[in-house]
Amino acid sequence: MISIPPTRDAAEALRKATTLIEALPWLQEFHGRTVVIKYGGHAMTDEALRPAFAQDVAFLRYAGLRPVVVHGGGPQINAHLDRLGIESSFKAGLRVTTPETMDVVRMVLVGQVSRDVVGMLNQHGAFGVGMSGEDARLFTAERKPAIVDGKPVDIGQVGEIVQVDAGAVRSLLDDGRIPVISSIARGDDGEVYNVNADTAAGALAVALQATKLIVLTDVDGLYADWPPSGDPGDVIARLTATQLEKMLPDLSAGMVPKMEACLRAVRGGVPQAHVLDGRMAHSLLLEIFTDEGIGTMVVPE
Ligand SMILES: Nc1ncnc2c1ncn2[C@@H]1O[C@H](COP(=O)(O)OP(=O)(O)O)[C@@H](O)[C@H]1O
Ligand SMILES: CC(=O)N[C@@H](CCC(=O)OP(=O)(O)O)C(=O)O
Repeated sequence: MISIPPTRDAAEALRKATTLIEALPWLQEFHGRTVVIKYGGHAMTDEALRPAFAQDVAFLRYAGLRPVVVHGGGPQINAHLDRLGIESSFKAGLRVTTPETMDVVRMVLVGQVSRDVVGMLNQHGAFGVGMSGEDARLFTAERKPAIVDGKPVDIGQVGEIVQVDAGAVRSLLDDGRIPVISSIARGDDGEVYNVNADTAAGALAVALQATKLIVLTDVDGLYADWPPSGDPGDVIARLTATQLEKMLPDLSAGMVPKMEACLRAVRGGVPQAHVLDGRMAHSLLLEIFTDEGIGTMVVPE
């Protein structure tokens, strides 16, 4: 039998207690606060990391925060379209959405990805409730063209959120649930719209007046230049809304909706918006409950 010297035991115990105590001011600050978490389709592709995400969100709930998950699913939609032999393309980071594609987008997001996320969360308690943006008129959208070389280009049933009715989400939160939102919307014209999940998360964070918007993706934050010229490259730790607004026209595809969502959130009254690496286990907990910030943080001014 291996016996560990008591001094080492004590040092290890103290290290663990220090980590817990470091969380105390953050637990006090964020108790009862709403946090909107965008769980990106790329962040969820690694099977090993999915339980860590569910643990983090359940932890937030048990710690007295009010987490809301807005999920993506771009890679999962691509896989299904491939299986069906339907071609798909993107313009300015948005999927060109024909009526046929729309059916697949809705089926994969609401019928598959949402179910998976809810199932994962519910391993930790009866918390997760899936909601499409169509339910209880959560998201109302209008048709949105992509802007390519400064000109509007029609990309089909892609929507821009023009109204958020977050009443049903608030009711779920008041009931102690964790709402899991799919980024599908209805228009007043009766049309169903495909909304980018980052955009949906930003709009919901504003409507709920969340304390934080956290976007989990597959890169460790916003790089000052992309692709990074040096190794490991230069991740921007903190920037203001004005600085971000200046950078937006030069950003490349994947980051555009994310950074636009962060800008919309902080300009709409959300004090902090973050882009974090979803490939790093427990990045969510580290961001919220430890002193060293990770990823990129956007603040109002
Ligand atoms: N300036 C930048 N900093 C970091 N990533 C960038 C930047 N510009 C473009 N990207 C790309 O954006 C990707 C994230 O967007 P996306 O693939 O849409 O992810 P998600 O599925 O999480 O929404 C990164 O993996 C990276 O390839
Ligand atoms: C209009 C538009 O592009 N909608 C996205 C919705 C899913 C999404 O945003 O998923 P990620 O967050 O994983 O990229 C799409 O069809 O892929």
